Amino acid sequence: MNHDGEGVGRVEGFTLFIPGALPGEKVRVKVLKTKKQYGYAKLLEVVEPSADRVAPPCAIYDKCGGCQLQHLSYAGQLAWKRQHVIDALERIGKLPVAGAASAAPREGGVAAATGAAAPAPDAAAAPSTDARPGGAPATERAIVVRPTLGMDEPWRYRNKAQVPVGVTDGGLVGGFYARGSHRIVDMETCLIQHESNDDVVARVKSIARRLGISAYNEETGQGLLRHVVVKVGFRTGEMMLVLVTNGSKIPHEDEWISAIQREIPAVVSICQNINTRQTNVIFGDTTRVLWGREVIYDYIGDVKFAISARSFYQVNPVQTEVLYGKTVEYASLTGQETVIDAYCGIGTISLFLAQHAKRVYGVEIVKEAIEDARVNAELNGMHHVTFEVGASEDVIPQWKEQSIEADVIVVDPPRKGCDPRLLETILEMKPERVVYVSCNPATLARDLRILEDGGYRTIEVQPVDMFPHTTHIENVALLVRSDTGI
Ligand SMILES: C[S@@+](CC[C@H](N)C(=O)[O-])C[C@H]1O[C@@H](n2cnc3c(N)ncnc32)[C@H](O)[C@@H]1O
Repeated sequence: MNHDGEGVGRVEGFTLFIPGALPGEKVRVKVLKTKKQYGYAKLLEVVEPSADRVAPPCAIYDKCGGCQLQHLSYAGQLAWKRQHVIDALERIGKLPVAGAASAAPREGGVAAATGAAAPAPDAAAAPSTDARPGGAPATERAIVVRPTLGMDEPWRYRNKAQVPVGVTDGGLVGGFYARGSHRIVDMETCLIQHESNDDVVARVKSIARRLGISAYNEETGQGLLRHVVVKVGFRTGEMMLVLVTNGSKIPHEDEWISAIQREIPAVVSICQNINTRQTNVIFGDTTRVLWGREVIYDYIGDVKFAISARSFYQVNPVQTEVLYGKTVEYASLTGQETVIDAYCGIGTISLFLAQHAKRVYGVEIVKEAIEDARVNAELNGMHHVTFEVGASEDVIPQWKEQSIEADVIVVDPPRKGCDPRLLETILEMKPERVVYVSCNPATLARDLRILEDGGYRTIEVQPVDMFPHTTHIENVALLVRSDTGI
């Protein structure tokens, strides 16, 4: 499978990409398009299925673009994600990865840690160039890639729904864009969405139909309701509803509010976001509270967060706790350390780390995110955390000039990875540990190579499944300065 989750098959040596086909399967396909070296094909029939093939539980899986891996067992997904990381480390980073046995979980791994089925053995996956018979590590320096930490219950994990609204012959619909198009298909339920979000979306659509609210038409730019956005705090149960509208006036506004209050008591905040631009960007610049609070609250671990209509918050809170827990474990804090959190967003990792550190500095490029981070620090009474707006590659060198010394630097960059100037600064600041949180194995592998060449050693990489049934892969990697002797 390639990184998009498409099966990669061969016909007499010619490569075909086949969405829906799994490794090890024999399939009958229709070739749709060919290039010189490869082509694309449509799956017609699975002649010999993989042992990992399962029936996708979602009725609209083949139409909706949201999930890509529902036809692969969950254990198979976790194994594929881990192998993908190993491949990136080896091929892009040219980094040695420990063989099967040495990469086995030290503390019980996926099965013990999450209750999910253990991933397929490495032997079943693409061979690692460093694997040795018997599973011995290739070299002493080989990186341990741990089994992907999956979910006990890998469904209904999303705390946020963003549902586009449109119009068909049958009236107002809200659901998802049909694969590869901008046609909105009505949807009753989404199996990776929290049930309460599904419920609120369904009720909002029905209230809108009852009140005769018009749906936005992307082509003409006419119609009012564009998106229904719903957020739920998994721990608090509090819900926020945001109506994204093409214009400021909502007809029957009072009736809307009383219907929602009556039908969905968990909603403590109803907001309107106004977006009159003809764009597929969901939100406009203006948000106002129609009723209730400006924020809902939720917890990750013991840290409390205020979530506003526009603030970024991780969408899978259960796995976020796992990811951040691993980040704290790798940071190995005793309470005496100074930690820098680069690309800190609303300060979630910073505040998590701050529970165990003497001082934390967070830096993030989006001003509003830093405002949220400061509110959240205050909310948790954490006065030893400093947040600054700016590019990590500009701000951290300034901190260095101010003689701020970090024992640990945590980075959590966007998909494109760390800016080279930041990596240079890390090498100059020489923290004992670097903890790299990544949503892109390719740029992770590239950056680990740079840090290794500059005097760091990657000890371990832990894939965490933040988005079951999709091809997204999150990792946290631990690097230590080579001269520490760890
Ligand atoms: C993957 S998110 C991580 C957010 C946060 N650590 C979390 O766990 O929620 C990456 C963040 O980096 C920010 N960002 C992008 N480029 C940046 C830069 N050059 N310097 C600082 N922050 C940046 C983005 O706005 C985004 O909030």
